[in-house]
Amino acid sequence: MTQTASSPTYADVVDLERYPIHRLDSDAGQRLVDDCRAALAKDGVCTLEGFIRPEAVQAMVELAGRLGPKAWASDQTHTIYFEPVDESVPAEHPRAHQVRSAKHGIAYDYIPSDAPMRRLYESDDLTAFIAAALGRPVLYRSADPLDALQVTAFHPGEELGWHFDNSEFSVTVMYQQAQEGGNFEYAPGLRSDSDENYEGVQAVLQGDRSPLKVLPSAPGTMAFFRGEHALHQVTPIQGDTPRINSVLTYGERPDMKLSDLTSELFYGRTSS
Ligand SMILES: O=C(O)CCC(=O)C(=O)O
Ligand SMILES: [Fe+2]
Repeated sequence: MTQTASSPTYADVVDLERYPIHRLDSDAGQRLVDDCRAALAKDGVCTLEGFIRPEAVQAMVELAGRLGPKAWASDQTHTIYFEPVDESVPAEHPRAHQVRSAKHGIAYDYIPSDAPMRRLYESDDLTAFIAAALGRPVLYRSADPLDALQVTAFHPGEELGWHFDNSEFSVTVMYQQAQEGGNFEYAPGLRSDSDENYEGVQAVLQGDRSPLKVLPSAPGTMAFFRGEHALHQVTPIQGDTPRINSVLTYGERPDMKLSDLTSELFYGRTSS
């Protein structure tokens, strides 16, 4: 199919009336980018509700169900920094704190090339929109054959423990929420490049909920999120319905890939 300004290859995937990512130069396109940048600057997060059309959301939920048997179940204990426990600090220090993360990951190479989210992820319009929203002159899709775009299913009892992301920001798309639990909770700007704020981090780890927000995540919502500075978690899933979403991976370099170790951990194999 040829991509033209009037009929992008993802026209059935995104609500383009509300979110004209195919016309970023238009007034409406500029407003969209400006709103996103303002939200990111203020809250460290920009959520676009109804970004993905309901039919496309439904197709992705069905796809996740079909690919369920191929999902890799990971269940690990790690620190909130994804670094080894610091043996030199007291047990209650954030650098010694351990959490659990458990999820089912469906790798990019299992997602058919005509799947709605794959068509959207692989469009240069989406990459350009995300770069603009983040104020980057250029951004690249990940080169990782397994991790660039995956679908994650969080089954009952699964969760993501408190952590700071290694990457500066994340882009997620929600397809299905759990009946209960599975909330994305975050503490925006809890640390900065110049201040680790161990005291504030320790307080959250010990139950202080005062800096916390909950990300709105109705099905179809796309979220951009500065996870490097915001401590965040996905609370344990309750009820029978899995929480299903995608993380879209981008980088400042065109050759971004997972390490073999991380790839084994999240997908049970490496791509090379
Ligand atoms: O599943 C989510 O909503 C967030 C995922 C996340 O925090 C991560 O992949 O680092
Ligand atoms: Fe994260």
